[in-house]
Amino acid sequence: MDAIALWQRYQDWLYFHEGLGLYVDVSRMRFDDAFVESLRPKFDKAFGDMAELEKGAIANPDENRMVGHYWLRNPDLAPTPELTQEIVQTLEQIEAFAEKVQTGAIHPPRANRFTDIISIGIGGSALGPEFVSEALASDFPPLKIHFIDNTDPAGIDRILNQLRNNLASTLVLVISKSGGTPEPRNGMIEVKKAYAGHNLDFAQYAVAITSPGSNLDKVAQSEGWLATFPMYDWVGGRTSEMSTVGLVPAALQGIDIRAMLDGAKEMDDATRIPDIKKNPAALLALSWYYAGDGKGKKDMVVLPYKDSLALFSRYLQQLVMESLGKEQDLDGNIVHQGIAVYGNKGSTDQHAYVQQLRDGVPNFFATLIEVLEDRHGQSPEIDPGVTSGDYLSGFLQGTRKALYENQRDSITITIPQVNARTVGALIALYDRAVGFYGNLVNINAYHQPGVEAGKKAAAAILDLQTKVVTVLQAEKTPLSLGEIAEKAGAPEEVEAIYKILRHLNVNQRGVVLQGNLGEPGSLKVSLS
Ligand SMILES: O=P(O)(O)OC[C@H]1O[C@](O)(CO)[C@@H](O)[C@@H]1O
Repeated sequence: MDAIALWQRYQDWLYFHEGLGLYVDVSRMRFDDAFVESLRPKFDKAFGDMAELEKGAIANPDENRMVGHYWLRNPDLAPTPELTQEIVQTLEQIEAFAEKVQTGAIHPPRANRFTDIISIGIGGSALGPEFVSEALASDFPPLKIHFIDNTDPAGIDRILNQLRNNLASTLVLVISKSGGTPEPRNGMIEVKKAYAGHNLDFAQYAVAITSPGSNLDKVAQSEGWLATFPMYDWVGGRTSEMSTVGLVPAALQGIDIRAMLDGAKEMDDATRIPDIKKNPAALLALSWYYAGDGKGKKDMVVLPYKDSLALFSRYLQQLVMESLGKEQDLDGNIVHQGIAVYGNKGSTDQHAYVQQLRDGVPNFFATLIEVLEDRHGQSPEIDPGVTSGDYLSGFLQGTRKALYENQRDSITITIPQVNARTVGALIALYDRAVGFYGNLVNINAYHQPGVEAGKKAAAAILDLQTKVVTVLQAEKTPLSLGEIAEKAGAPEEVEAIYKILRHLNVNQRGVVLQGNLGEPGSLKVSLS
């Protein structure tokens, strides 16, 4: 297609949301009208099913749950007046709490104000808060947030070290929908010990965000934590940014959560329109289907050209891959669905992997995210008449063009600036696009059965560790790995046992390894 024809295609397919000033450009996805027509029946079904979902249908059949993240930004949509009231009241509770913390009406025992937050959570209980903080928190927020989003001891130490002089004024948010995920539980226990080490009463600093009745909720109630906010079973972890999970940390950092909700609501309204061309989420889902043949054959590379949006690709990685990465479709057929997502930011990535995108394996499509406003205020000139922002803008256009010239497709999403409304809108746009795509390929986008396998396997390793240590405690002479495995009743688990023991050895846990470390089979093991 020549430049003039492309310009026409750009105008024919351009989506513009006037209220949000947001554009979606799918002109560089090379589908034709026949392809769009072929998907129309699937889209008609998706629009209908989405309307049912919003009315409270059990859209997550495996977990027998409603899927209600859309109600969070428009509580009147909730299927019962009780739910509407609960959403409204919770929002008011969040705002009142944040205000009291910021003004010092709620303050720690030994300081006038809370200055910092440690947010402990993982997956959907971390990625949204991290993305939103990076995108929207001011340079000098009322409370500065720090994240523990793993069970990595060194990572936990890093945060605790950075805050060692400020622990007495640091609020701790423990965020876990299930209230039973091991990583945040471990983080919570370690942080609690650190507070005890500083003679601080953890309960007076701790806030739980969890499902009522969860283990975490029980701990918070029994220990009398500062506050507890409810998480609902009809909100999935990866779509929870606009529930208490995302709103509590955002409000505490002074982020305008009402504007975030408004932006999302406006986008939800726009993505409810049952017309592919007039619906920006449908345009994304259509493009994804086209790119990967409805089978995820092409990866989604997400390149926001704005540093503050750098975590958007990580956020989308969970949203898209945990939602769409499924072994079975809704009829029980083995389908191995999904779309791989990766990315960081432009133009930084141009000096990392864009070389492969332009010239290498054509196994992806790109999503470029453009922010029209360079910065608040004027920019200095770098060259006569040219600013750094002009370079960034030029690099975006250049990458889009260079990709297209080499038959690499791209979508471009443009927002006027990064603010609470546009960030809310972006989140809502992708929530809906993932929902539509899941429907097009007939999978349940709202459960995550595969994650359980890894959790069970990890739990089995910890069980095995206990057995192995018990075996060694009962022995006086060093044993071979095979002997330990026999005595632990797990002869087939020698490799796992070796790795457990090597880990214990390096971490001064009393395990002595004798022999050649390069030949694990020759090792003799004892306790010191
Ligand atoms: O909030 P929770 O229950 O601790 O779960 C954290 C994350 O773990 C998962 O359940 C599985 O990875 C995600 O879906 C979820 O976001």
